[in-house]
Parts: sequence; C-alpha cells; structure tokens
Amino acid sequence: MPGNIRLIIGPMFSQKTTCLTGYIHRYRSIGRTVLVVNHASDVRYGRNSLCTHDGTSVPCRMRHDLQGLRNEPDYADASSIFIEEGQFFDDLAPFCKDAAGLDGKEVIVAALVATFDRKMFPSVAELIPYADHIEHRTALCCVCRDGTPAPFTKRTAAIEGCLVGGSESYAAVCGLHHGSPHRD
Ligand SMILES: Nc1ncnc2c1ncn2[C@@H]1O[C@H](COP(=O)(O)OP(=O)(O)O)[C@@H](O)[C@H]1O
Ligand SMILES: Cc1cn([C@H]2C[C@H](O)[C@@H](COP(=O)(O)O)O2)c(=O)[nH]c1=O
Repeated sequence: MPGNIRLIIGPMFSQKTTCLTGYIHRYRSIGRTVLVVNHASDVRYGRNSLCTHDGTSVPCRMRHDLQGLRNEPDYADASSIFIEEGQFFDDLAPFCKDAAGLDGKEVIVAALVATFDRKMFPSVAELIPYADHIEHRTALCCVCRDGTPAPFTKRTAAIEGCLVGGSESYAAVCGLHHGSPHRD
C-alpha cells in the first residue's frame, strides 16, 4: 500500500503537538505500530519525550537527523512515523518522500509554519509540495484575549537566531499585534 504525508503547520501554541499526540493515542488504540521522533535540540521537557504546552507527554526518540532512522529495526516495524518539530530537521523532505514513497509509511509531521519574523523554514518549504494533506492551524491572540485567531508567533525575548523555548520567549498573536505589516 502506498504511504502518505500529512503536515500539521501553524504558529506556536496552535495545538500542533496536541493533534500529533491525539493521532498517536488513536493509532495505538487500534494496534498500529508507531514510531515517534522529536528533534534532539528540543530539550524543554527532558530528553526522551515530546510534550504539549499544557502538559501531555509522549515518549519518543530524539534525533538530529531522520534519514538514519530508515536502517533501524523500530522504523521497519512501524506503519506510522510521527515527527515533532519538523522545521528543525534538515533532511525532513527527503526522509518523508522516501518513507512514504519507497517504504509505504504514513508520515505525520508537526512543524512551525514560519519563524517569529515571518520567514519560511527551508525544510518545511521543501516538504509542502509533497504533502498529501496540510492542516494549517491557528492559536488565539494573547493580546486581544477575545478569541481572535493568532496565525503568527511573536518573539518576546530579545535574542537573535534559533531559540528553543516556550511562553517565556514566544507568544501567539494576530497580525495587528505581531507588529509587522503584510510587507517587508
Ligand atoms: N495563545 C494561545 N492560544 C491557544 N492556546 C494556547 C495559547 N497559549 C497557550 N496555549 C495552550 O497551548 C496548548 C497547545 O499546545 P501545543 O499542542 O503544544 O501547541 P503547539 O505544538 O502548536 O505549540 C493549548 O491547548 C493551550 O492550552
Ligand atoms: C517561532 C520560532 C520558534 N522557535 C522554536 C521555539 C520552540 O522551541 C519551537 C517551536 O515549538 P512548538 O512545538 O511549535 O511550540 O521552535 C525557533 O527556534 N524560532 C522561531 O522563529
């Protein structure tokens, strides 16, 4: 049976990980063998788990790369592969294409839609044309606080570059409260 690629994208706090853990629990309940992978840089919640912002955690493998997984026994055994923090894996697109196209796996990826300054993550941009299904989620604007959708992540900490973190460093906001207009 051919595999497929499902991509869940959105800003931080948009329930990407909640969706991923929901799928994992449902699949396990019907006896599907799953392999769950998070990026090794995501040490926010310990070294062998992924965790939602409201505290649901799932044990997982932590890795810097994905392609190396294809030689491992737990990959061979799994029919569904779950990837958390997809934006951090440089080999995200080649892995998903091989896993789905060559190995017949169902691949479910949670990834940020954009950086805090509205730039694409290259590995996510590379994957989008190959995704069979894309779910684009939003959070709720934490400035409006009235249910206004928040499609963007704002960095609230004054640090440059890639920064692993949570609500101490980032917030989900609407376009108005992101502070940058829809142009460069
Ligand atoms: N601004 C916000 N909008 C919506 N949910 C928020 C917000 N800030 C914190 N949360 C919490 O974050 C949870 C989502 O966490 P999670 O699934 O880990 O999101 P993501 O993986 O997209 O960062 C929500 O269920 C809610 O409890
Ligand atoms: C917006 C943005 C985020 N990050 C980091 C911060 C977190 O460690 C992850 C996103 O986690 P989540 O599961 O989506 O909550 O990415 C970053 O490095 N750069 C950014 O621009």
